[in-house]
Amino acid sequence: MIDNSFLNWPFFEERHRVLAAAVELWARENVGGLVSHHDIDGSCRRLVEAMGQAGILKHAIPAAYGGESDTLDVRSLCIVRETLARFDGLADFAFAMQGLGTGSISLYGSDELKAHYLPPVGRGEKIAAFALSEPEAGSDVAALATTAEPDGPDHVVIDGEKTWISNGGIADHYVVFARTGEAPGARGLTAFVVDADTPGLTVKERIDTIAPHPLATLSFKNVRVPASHQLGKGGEGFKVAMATLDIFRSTVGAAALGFARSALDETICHTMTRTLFNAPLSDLQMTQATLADMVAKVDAAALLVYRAAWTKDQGAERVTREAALAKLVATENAQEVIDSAVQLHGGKGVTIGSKPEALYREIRALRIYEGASEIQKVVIARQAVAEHAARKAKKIAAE
Ligand SMILES: CCCCCCCC(=O)SCCNC(=O)CCNC(=O)[C@H](O)C(C)(C)COP(=O)(O)OP(=O)(O)OC[C@H]1O[C@@H](n2cnc3c(N)ncnc32)[C@H](O)[C@@H]1OP(=O)(O)O
Repeated sequence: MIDNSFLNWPFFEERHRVLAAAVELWARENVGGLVSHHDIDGSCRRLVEAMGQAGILKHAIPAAYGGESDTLDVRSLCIVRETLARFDGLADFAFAMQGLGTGSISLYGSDELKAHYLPPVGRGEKIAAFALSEPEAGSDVAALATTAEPDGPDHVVIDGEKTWISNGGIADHYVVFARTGEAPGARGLTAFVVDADTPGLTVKERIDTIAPHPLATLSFKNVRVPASHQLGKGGEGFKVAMATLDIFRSTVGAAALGFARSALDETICHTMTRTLFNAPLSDLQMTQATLADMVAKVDAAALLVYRAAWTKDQGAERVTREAALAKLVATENAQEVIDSAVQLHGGKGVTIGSKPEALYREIRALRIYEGASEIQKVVIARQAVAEHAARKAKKIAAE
């Protein structure tokens, strides 16, 4: 009985309410039969295929290439992620990665690259991935060491290692960020699309996490890629990565919101039916205080997530601050909401196979991937200081 009344907030249009209802219905009828937590890779393949057939993946790519909206509609991305996350973390993951893995192509790819790579992803026939992180460059993107050197006029050769790559091993193609040319730090990076079957690209090792999804370390040895597979201009790779993350960080917040709503719903049901000291648990004021905090955290997160998504959909070029706030607050709040859910469920909350236990494992990585909470704080604080300095300079100039 999850509360969907937030969809009446002015951030949304009728098409968003229709989408939420359709995804919820699809998830209710299909997710259970598609996911086996003993077969993570197979589950993801089945989910992608089924979501492609159901038209859900269309929301991860632009309309000109078989998608749903002219540009990526961030509110739709968020609604799909939030709804899927309420049912299963792997379902959310499979959808999210089709978006993140093609986001840079949608934003910066040539027409040829878009026409080649986007439609099969939207139909669920191909699996996409985003390969940014490296063993020595996670939070500090500008430190990445993978190189792409020119090989004749029409090719580059990529060498290096990428790690924590979601869909690593099952993806059909990767968006890879590599160092090109002499420029140091953030200015020396360029992005390329690399087919998974390119010689020299191998899975070095699989990585298992507490909420498993396909994850791997990839090795690039002499991987020859057409120069036409470059995304954006040479040296623009950092901007490509950040612009993509500006869109998808809000959607991580939305997934966290889905987990949190699910925890809240489960907890309200539990406290209404569990008797303690001859009364429902929900009658105790201590329980009510916790429930109130959970509701407040969910609503505050939802406002920030959908403000960021709405702002981007209104045509804002950069929503770095809004997206960082959405991701930071939604993931941190969701962790606290889920922890409260575990606490109010007592022993049941830590029993393997219970909903709170599954959510407790699912939420943890969201505070780390696509920019850890600490990185979001750096982004928010830097922008606040820069804006203050700009206002001050403007005031001085006017005096
Ligand atoms: C569903 C499950 C999916 C799981 C998938 C997981 C996928 C992942 O996790 S991918 C990895 C995610 N990694 C991250 O998010 C990395 C976090 N780090 C960062 O965001 C950055 O490195 C950060 C914020 C620390 C800034 O780094 P820093 O090196 O200081 O760069 P900074 O000086 O701010 O910016 C460099 C240049 O880029 C520009 N820039 C910065 N942000 C942006 C942006 N959002 N858009 C456009 N340009 C930007 C700056 O203006 C600057 O330009 P110039 O040099 O011309 O002034």
